[in-house]
Amino acid sequence: MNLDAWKGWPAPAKLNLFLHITGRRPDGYHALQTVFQFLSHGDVLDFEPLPGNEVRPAHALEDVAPEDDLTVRAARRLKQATGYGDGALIRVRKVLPMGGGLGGGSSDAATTLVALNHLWGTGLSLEDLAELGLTLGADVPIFVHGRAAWAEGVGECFEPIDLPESWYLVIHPGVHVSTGAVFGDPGLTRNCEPITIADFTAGRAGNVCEPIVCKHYPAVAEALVWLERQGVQPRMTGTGSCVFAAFAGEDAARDALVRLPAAWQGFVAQGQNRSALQDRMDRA
Ligand SMILES: C[C@@](CO)(OP(=O)(O)O)[C@H](O)COP(=O)(O)OP(=O)(O)OC[C@H]1O[C@@H](n2ccc(N)nc2=O)[C@H](O)[C@@H]1O
Ligand SMILES: Nc1ncnc2c1ncn2[C@@H]1O[C@H](COP(=O)(O)OP(=O)(O)O)[C@@H](O)[C@H]1O
Repeated sequence: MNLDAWKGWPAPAKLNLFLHITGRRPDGYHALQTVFQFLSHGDVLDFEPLPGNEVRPAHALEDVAPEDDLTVRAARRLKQATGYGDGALIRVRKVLPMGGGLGGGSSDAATTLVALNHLWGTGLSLEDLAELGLTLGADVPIFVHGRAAWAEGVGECFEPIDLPESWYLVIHPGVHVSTGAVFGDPGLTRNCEPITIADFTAGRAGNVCEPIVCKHYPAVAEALVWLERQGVQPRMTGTGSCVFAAFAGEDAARDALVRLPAAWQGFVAQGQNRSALQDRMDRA
């Protein structure tokens, strides 16, 4: 068996370039309109075959019990769905902040589904994997398909979209935001008029979670103000806490990163309409 094929599977971050809430489903989940783009920056996963039914992480993630790790849950879900008899050891080389709105957990889960389906030869289609993934998190199907997308519903209805592959500076302002708490906030705007792709392209779109998160986490508001002072249009991704802005090019984004206040972490990455996971599958 060629074990190199089991190593180095990318799990890229995503940005929500805007996020509107257009209503609420009977089960309380919010109906969204959003645009997802991938970044050239993310976690990397290595797998090893294990005999028998054993699926386990190589090491525990901070504050995540091994049983709750989305990679372990994804691998078990794939075994259940296909009846595959063996197991896997999963090592997540974690780069993305957790609870930062960059979708790291969902991306790790999607990469586990796509990689193990290939390595185990379980033969599910991308549609099958996306359906399995949706039971783990709303964003997992987008990561499985790996195309920048206009998305509606809770993220399960989406279509590919071609976006400028801008260079972004992404700032993590050092706080963790609970997605559930943001969606539960009474002040959240939940009745946005549905918009079109043309509205988004013309800049008539924002992130309705921003004012809620800024109210509870002043560091997020400060990071947005700091970005604005660099002469760029700032935005929060998902339910936060990370904020980002597109710069004129890689050099301009890196110059701004050098000026970043020491209290915050940041990185520069390029927006991608096709995720690194798709490129890896092409090479596999
Ligand atoms: C809003 C997005 C945009 O990418 O934000 P981020 O989590 O990436 O910031 C995601 O779709 C997040 O999806 P997902 O990752 O599945 O959310 P979870 O953490 O499972 O949601 C936690 C809780 O938030 C609420 N929730 C979540 C998504 C949604 N469309 N409506 C909701 O009301 C539900 O109460 C849910 O139990
Ligand atoms: N492999 C994983 N990577 C990241 N988070 C995970 C993982 N498994 C479970 N989680 C849980 O999912 C939560 C959301 O993580 P993440 O997807 O990184 O953030 P967000 O949804 O804000 O983009 C984490 O706070 C953590 O408790």
